[in-house]
Amino acid sequence: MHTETEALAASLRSGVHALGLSLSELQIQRLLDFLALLQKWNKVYNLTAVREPHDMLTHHLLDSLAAVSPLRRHVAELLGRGVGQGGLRLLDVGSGGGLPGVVFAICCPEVDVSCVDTVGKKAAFIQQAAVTLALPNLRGVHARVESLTQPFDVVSCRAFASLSDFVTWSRGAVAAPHGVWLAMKGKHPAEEMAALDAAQVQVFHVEPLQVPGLDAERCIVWIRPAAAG
Ligand SMILES: C[S@@+](CC[C@H](N)C(=O)[O-])C[C@H]1O[C@@H](n2cnc3c(N)ncnc32)[C@H](O)[C@@H]1O
Repeated sequence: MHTETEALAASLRSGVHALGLSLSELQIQRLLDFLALLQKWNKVYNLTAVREPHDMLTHHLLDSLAAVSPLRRHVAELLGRGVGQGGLRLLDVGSGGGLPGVVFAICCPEVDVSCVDTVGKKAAFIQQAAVTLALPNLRGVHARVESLTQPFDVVSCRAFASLSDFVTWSRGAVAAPHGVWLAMKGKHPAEEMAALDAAQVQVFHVEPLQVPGLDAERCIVWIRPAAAG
């Protein structure tokens, strides 16, 4: 008879395998520990409306893990171009309970991840997760993204806002000239893309994602600042 923890671990391993992701035992354990933290603190911090552990696994963990290979590819490209040799920085906007920011920090230890949220207790939860999961590359930031001006190489979001609001509000945090936005979306957001200001930003890739155990459309919209005229 499997305990619930063993069943979750087995589902996570099979999802990671289906995604073709290579993760160490320590990374798998940290993902499970993060899931346990989310469950434990959800009632106090109101981190997510998803309450069942198995639903949290598919809707949050595997959903976020689906973006890890694309992120790793982009990071390798940047490093190949000689960008970020001193450490790459990623900002996860409206990170809430740390999705996808904490998952990125676990899976990409070479990337320094900041999770920003306007709600103080959510930023505090991320700080707590960084300590509990022993992730020196993770930090929670309590702020409105509009106020951030430090440069980040990648600015991500999931379930945050329209593409237009996302890029407008986080414009000051995108490093010039190579910084990009990584927006996790459901089905191909044609209308939101059409509403973007072409003089300001350019979508350079819409990348479909397959989430194991989730029969739903997902994609990453990759955006960069438009080249200065
Ligand atoms: C729907 S939640 C998404 C949470 C998480 N990304 C996820 O996928 O589960 C949106 C989050 O954005 C935060 N938020 C809203 N406006 C913001 C802003 N201007 N700057 C930073 N965070 C913001 C909210 O507090 C909330 O936690």
